[in-house]
Amino acid sequence: MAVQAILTDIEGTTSSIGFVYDVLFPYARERMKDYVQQHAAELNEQLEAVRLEAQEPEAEPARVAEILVQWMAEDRKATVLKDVQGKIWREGYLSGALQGHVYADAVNALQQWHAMGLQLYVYSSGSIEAQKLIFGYSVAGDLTPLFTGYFDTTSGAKRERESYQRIAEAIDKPVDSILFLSDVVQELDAARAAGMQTCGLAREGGVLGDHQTVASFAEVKI
Ligand SMILES: CSCCC(=O)C(=O)COP(=O)(O)O
Ligand SMILES: [Mg+2]
Repeated sequence: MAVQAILTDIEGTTSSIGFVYDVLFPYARERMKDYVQQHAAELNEQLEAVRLEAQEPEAEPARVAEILVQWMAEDRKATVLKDVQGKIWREGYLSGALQGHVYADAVNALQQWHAMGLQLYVYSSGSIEAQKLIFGYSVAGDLTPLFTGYFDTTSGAKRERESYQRIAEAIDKPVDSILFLSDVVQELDAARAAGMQTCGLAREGGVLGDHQTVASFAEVKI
């Protein structure tokens, strides 16, 4: 089936793992305590979600922040953690302290595919707000006009087949006309199990399982 839509991961695929782990995560970690305490009222829903998940119903905002920092150390992909991280990053992008890293080959290919009439979507563990920020305030300028839609863990975990089935339904195109790009073999396996086409990104070389694998977006075959 000809490709009609492309669904891409961010970390390790359009953007470097280093930017996420060495820039974004420390930025959020260093500001978590102050941010949660200063915005406790507007974060009421998120605080409750953390208390519920951590089974600490009485946790004060400072303790909730500690829990979130602990979850960051464990690299948990909890939706509420990603939500709060995105809000902290917003301040950094707006102030100019952060600029989203996107590989030049990814920028070029995304622009070409968009010009060809393909629909482009993002699927990341980062919140939809965080996805719009990394592409909206990117080193290549505002790339958000290229994308038709965004999916995060509210569609399900990235290693589960059902998440890709839900996303295909939302995209409303035949599942086998959607090409999923990722640097994680378990994500590619799950997307393929749902019926999507797959292409692995191995920027340091190598092969991701039995998936077609490339080192840059310039090599992705549509
Ligand atoms: C939206 S940039 C931040 C990415 C992030 O928080 C993360 O956990 C990486 O997730 P991905 O699914 O893009 O590997
Ligand atoms: Mg990734």
